[in-house]
Amino acid sequence: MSNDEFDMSSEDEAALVAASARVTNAKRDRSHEVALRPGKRSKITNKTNTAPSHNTVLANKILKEHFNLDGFRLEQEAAISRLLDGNSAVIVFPTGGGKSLCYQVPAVAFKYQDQEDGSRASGYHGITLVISPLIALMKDQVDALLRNNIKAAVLNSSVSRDQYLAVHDDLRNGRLDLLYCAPERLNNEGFIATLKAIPGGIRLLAVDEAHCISEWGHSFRPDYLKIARFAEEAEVERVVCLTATATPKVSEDILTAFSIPKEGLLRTTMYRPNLRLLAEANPKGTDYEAKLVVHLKANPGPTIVYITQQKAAMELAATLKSKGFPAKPYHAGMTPELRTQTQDEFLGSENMIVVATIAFGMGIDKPDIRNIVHFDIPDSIESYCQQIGRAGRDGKPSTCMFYLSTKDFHIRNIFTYGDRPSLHSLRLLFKDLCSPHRKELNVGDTFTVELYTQSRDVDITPTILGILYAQLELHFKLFRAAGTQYNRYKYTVKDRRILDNDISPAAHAIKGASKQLQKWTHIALDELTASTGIPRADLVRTLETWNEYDAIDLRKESVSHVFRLLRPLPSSATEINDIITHLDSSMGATEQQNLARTKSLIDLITSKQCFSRSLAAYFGETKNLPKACMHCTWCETHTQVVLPNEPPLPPDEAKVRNVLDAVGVRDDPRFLAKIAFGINSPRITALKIKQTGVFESMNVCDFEALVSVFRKACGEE
Ligand SMILES: Nc1ncnc2c1ncn2[C@@H]1O[C@H](COP(=O)(O)OP(=O)(O)OP(=O)(O)O)[C@@H](O)[C@H]1O
Repeated sequence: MSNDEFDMSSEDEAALVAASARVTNAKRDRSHEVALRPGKRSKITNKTNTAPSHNTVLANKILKEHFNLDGFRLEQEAAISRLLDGNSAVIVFPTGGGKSLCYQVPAVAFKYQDQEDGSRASGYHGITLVISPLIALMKDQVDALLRNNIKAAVLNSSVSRDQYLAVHDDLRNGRLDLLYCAPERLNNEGFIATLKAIPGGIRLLAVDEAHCISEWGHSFRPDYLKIARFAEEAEVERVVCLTATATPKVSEDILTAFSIPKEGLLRTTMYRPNLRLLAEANPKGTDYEAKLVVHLKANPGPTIVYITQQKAAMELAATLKSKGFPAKPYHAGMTPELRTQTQDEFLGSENMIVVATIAFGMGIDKPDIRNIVHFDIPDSIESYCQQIGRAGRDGKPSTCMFYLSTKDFHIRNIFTYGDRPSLHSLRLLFKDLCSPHRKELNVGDTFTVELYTQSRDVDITPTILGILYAQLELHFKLFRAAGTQYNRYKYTVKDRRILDNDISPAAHAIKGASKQLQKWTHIALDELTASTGIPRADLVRTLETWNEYDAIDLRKESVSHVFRLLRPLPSSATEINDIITHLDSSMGATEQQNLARTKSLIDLITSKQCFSRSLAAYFGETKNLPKACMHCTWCETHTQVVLPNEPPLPPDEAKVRNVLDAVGVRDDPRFLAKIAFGINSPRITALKIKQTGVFESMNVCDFEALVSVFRKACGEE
């Protein structure tokens, strides 16, 4: 997992927050603050309508004057009026439906409302905070707002130290209308304190990709649950949750999480009359590349071919190129420059084909995409809908082709089964978490965990570790995420005089304890704090100041997550076992849910029904739909798409023996099954198992059957 996924700042964030506070306090005359500050802000309320028509007029004025647009689309106006009336809302519009304006217009409107009713002084209009998991898109949105002279900023891992300090200064001085950040940033105590201190408070909290809040959603992210807690704690005035795909269950979860009444749910139809939805199922061994070539020749125009694995994306793009198609790959493993270049090329092209993993498409606002092809099975109906939703935004006829093959289940299952940690791994995690040195901790103390190191030690991927920590925080209330920090600092001296002249205790300690290893001087900050009693923040600040004055070139390495203990860590075997059992069954339930999600998609495509109607029904839409769309495989042919009967093979005894001989360990049946099935993990890499030839040797078997066989081999049955 990249740092970006945790949205780590490029600095030790606690030190940055402290630095920004210093800058702000030095610059600001705060003497008028108390007199001007409005009364205590209301909690999330759902007030009754006061002056809707007036707010609608204001919204239309802002749309024209600040966004240069003539009129609202679909339910935009209703959503914006609702928010301007002081209510919260959940907005479910399809991709490209114009969700962003639903919070951007109110963000600008608040100060006009305040001026009209005279309730707030200048600088106390508060802010709209936008939480979005898509770091790359935040910058695009902010740039577009700035071009419209709307004061917006982003705080994420890509901003420089100077930009970071400037944004904090703007926040404290009420100079911003909108701030974008990722949900992970709400794990930072310093950042939360800054948000709570914004003059005028948070007028609107906009939660993008809000389906991530629901365990029933296809991409549940536990950090999203912390957003609702934050909304309460920071007393935000109102909330708007936005998503392109929410089943009735998911919408209900979002409404409940933010205490929004049912009438706050605004959704538009999922039905897209210009999309031709086709599907084909063929036996293993079918030459799908040949089929794709025929399909692409018959359906020209900008195309996205979705495929699951990066390597496969490269290979298929190369094949298509060799056959004369203007095809290029796109996946998360490519450099950011190459990705941007490919995306820009696609946006301006009339015939390009991008063979992409799911990394491509978020925020792509190209109206004339004529084809979407699914070369592999997407994980859910939601993902399928999001991806086909990128076609034909100009309303012109476009084609979506879904190639179905039982061989693709293996790739899908690698992801589903790979996400569940084994019981053995969970036990290792707890051994590490409750290790003797942490037993000394008191409630309120902090401790750090280096997730990447722990991931290797306990054989759980960093993403899944993040989910487990969030469960321990939210469900068991053991601790609370407090931020991130760097573990290793090193520097080279550029101007020794500044260091010599700094006689502060922190400078003295750093100079005395630094270890010179070749070019770099290394400092062990935590050890230095322990031995001198000088707070870590003081040491970091001193180093940062030297760096700012160009006295040193400072480098920071190895990120740790900081947690604040809310109750004593579990110590008895029973307590630990109870937690492990809970985590294991919850991860097991997630696994089953993910399997069921893929099955729902297959069932939908292989049933004797109109695809368009079935999709709409899945999202709870029953009214105002045509009886038959007449532009899907079922409506066009009335022939059922049938998945060939190709069940998994039973585990082969000789191959099982080979795995056992090659690996040697017998402590974790799930680990052995992963080897046989072909699911990579930190431990598989550490033990160099891929070099033994047994990795993926039983990829034609059912994963659960493999777990069962290896359980016996480990003496567990
Ligand atoms: N009322 C409007 N009039 C004209 N253009 C609009 C209007 N509302 C939105 N748009 C344009 O439609 C495009 C898509 O809008 P936006 O990015 O907000 O969609 P979205 O619902 O957030 O999509 P996604 O789910 O893909 O993120 C943008 O180019 C936006 O400027």
